[in-house]
Amino acid sequence: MAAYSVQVFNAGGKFRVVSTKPMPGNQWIQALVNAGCRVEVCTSQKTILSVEDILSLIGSRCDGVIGQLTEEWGETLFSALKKAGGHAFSNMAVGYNNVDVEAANKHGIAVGNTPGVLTETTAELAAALTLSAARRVVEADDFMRAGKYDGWLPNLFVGNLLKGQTVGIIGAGRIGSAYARMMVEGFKMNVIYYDLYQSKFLENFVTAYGNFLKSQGETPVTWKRASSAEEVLREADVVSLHPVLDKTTYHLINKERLSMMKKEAVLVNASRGPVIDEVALVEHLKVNPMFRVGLDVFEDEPYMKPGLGELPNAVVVPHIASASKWTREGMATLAALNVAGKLQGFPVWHNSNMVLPFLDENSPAPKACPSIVNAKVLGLQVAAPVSKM
Ligand SMILES: NC(=O)C1=CN([C@@H]2O[C@H](COP(=O)(O)OP(=O)(O)OC[C@H]3O[C@@H](n4cnc5c(N)ncnc54)[C@H](O)[C@@H]3O)[C@@H](O)[C@H]2O)C=CC1
Ligand SMILES: O=C(O)C(=O)CO
Repeated sequence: MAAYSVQVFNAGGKFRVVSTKPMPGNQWIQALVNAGCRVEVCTSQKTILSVEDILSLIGSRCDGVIGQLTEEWGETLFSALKKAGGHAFSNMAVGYNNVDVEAANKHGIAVGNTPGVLTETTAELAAALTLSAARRVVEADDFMRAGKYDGWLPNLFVGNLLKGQTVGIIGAGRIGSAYARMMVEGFKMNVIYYDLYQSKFLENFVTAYGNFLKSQGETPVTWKRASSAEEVLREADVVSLHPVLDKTTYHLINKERLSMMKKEAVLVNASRGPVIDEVALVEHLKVNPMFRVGLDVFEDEPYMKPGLGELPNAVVVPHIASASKWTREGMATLAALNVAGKLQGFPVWHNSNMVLPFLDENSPAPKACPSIVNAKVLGLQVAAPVSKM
């Protein structure tokens, strides 16, 4: 990107903050302007900016940057930002596997992310992918549009019933737990989950809902905490992946683990593509036509591994799980408030799972950074919870 194009807000602002992409809504821009920032938004048509592109945006003087999950934030960019006088960065995403946090620590750069605001939006898309795959919606849609429908048939696009079946979650954090609740409440599925940590909230919720169903004379739903990912894969009829992407989850779903799954199982991934060995997945889908997947993310995004796009038992969408208006505007606002808060010397918010106070346009945001992933290492102060008088 030679001469980069930018849109400037509050040109006279004392802090210079760059956003590598235009973002939804105006609340995020207003938050930065209110903090005294000159905001420069890159308007290049290039979808994914390179390190060189971003270096040219940072220039010789830059206090903070809002970046995207498609960008490689490591030693080169963090050293350049430090050299330009900056100390605040935020991903417009809750996942930050594209960020070398060690490099940020080395240069004293705060790394923000945007948890909480995208939990239900992402879980809902995972549920949509579950149903689309289980009931072969996309195949049937293609069939109709191709004019092939010439009347009802007993065996036309027969799929999987979800009610009473077992839904497996690998990574029962914010989004994984929200997805589990949706599948329990919506389809009365039984839950089996695997996570490094126990999800007492999820267990208690399913127990209580099961007791309610029992009181209504219905079959109660159940939960089970698995001791391994393999246990989930063997027992579940539907498996949805919601872990972070790190070295422990890279290719977590590989050829061996795919072979453990039921032949007619549904696998959903709305976490990160590299959690699945996609080459192994394509082979598995080819030899198991009753096995179905719903994918929002891909190992070599934006590309799919060869063959995946031609498979009728794969539903594929372009990383849209967090794409609701409220969520995307909220992600932009949280990212902006991370940067604005750091530049103003605000403490870090005490609970990054409770971000709603930052999103209310009708009241001033708390004087805190919503979520800084390396706050402890940088020795940043944490704001005490406001006592409810
Ligand atoms: N497709 C999309 O548009 C979106 C994707 N995501 C992805 O979803 C991920 C999860 O987001 P949240 O639920 O908010 O994060 P979270 O941190 O609340 O949950 C992640 C869970 O993964 C678990 N985990 C970590 N390593 C594991 C392992 N080896 N095996 C099993 N579980 C493991 C953690 O203990 C944690 O409970 C993000 O890191 C991001 O990569 C998030 C939002 C949107
Ligand atoms: O927040 C994330 O991690 C995303 O993938 C954005 O959709």
